[in-house]
Amino acid sequence: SGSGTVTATPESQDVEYLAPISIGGQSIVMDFDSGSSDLWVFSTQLSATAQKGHTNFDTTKSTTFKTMTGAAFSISYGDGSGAAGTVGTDTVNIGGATVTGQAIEVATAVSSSFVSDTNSNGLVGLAFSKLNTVSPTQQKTFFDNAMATLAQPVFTADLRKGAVGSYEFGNIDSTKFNGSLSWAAVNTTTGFWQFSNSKFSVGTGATTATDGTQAIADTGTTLMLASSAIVTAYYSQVSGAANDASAGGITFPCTATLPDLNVDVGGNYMALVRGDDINYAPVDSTGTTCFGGLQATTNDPQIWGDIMFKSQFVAFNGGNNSIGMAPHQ
Ligand SMILES: O=C(CCCl)NNC1=[NH+]CCN1
Repeated sequence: SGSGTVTATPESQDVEYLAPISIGGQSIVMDFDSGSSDLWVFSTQLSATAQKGHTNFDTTKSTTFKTMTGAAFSISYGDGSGAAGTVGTDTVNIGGATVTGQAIEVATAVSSSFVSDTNSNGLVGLAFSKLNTVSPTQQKTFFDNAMATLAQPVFTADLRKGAVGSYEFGNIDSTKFNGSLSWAAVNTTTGFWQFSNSKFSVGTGATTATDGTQAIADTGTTLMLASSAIVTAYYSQVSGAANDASAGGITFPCTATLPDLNVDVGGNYMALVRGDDINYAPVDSTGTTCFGGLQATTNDPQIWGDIMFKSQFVAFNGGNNSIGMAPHQ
């Protein structure tokens, strides 16, 4: 109801951005993921090993939790991680925006990368409900459930490099971005916040057309995974850049000057991704070689993750299925 704002805190190296939610009165820090559509949480039903170091939702301690008899979930993500378990409903409050009867996916199994990431205790899926994995009856996302009672059917991501930002539901805070938002149509057929990317330019260079690729805005992915056309053109302007098998992608000398990348969003807005944000992190403690925040993917759509969000304030409009962007304030 109304609106809600929560602080988005980056994990080390900005691997993901975490924010607190309340489930049945239990406060739990979660990873907000605009690239998936399940709200699942670490629970006391996991093995003791899996629970170690995490905040584990305890359904027996919530007076409002209701089991969804016969329901189950099983999800796997683009990076190969995954979770599975049972389902119930409970009241979820995110910064004041509240949904009663929200499907809560109670993990009974999680992959190792989730176990070892003790800062995160589950995911809040914010893509379209058609991607939700609950069976036999697919469930709605928090945003889908909240929309009707939010002041506006929107949520925004204000993610910052190495600093706290925010997720906001029901309101667009115009003090957080420069100028006005540029809006692009979202292609909802895939269930992602997906839009067209028709051209790009590197630094002050010429604009190059892409062959009609698309991209998704995915807060749950750390890097910006773009087409090889974009990635090749970009790193051709970075001296010492090369594919580095031992690092698992393109690296460059940490002293390299990184140009800005301009990518078209929806055909009428060139989103600037700052070169500084494309310097993701050193590959080792010597600080000599740095790993690129822009990496290639053969996936279509492209997966534009947190590296893009660090340069662009993003608004997701579920009322008219559009995505708005502007440079951060
Ligand atoms: O799974 C994806 C990619 C969708 Cl194409 N993003 N969301 C996410 N959550 C955890 C790891 N990655």
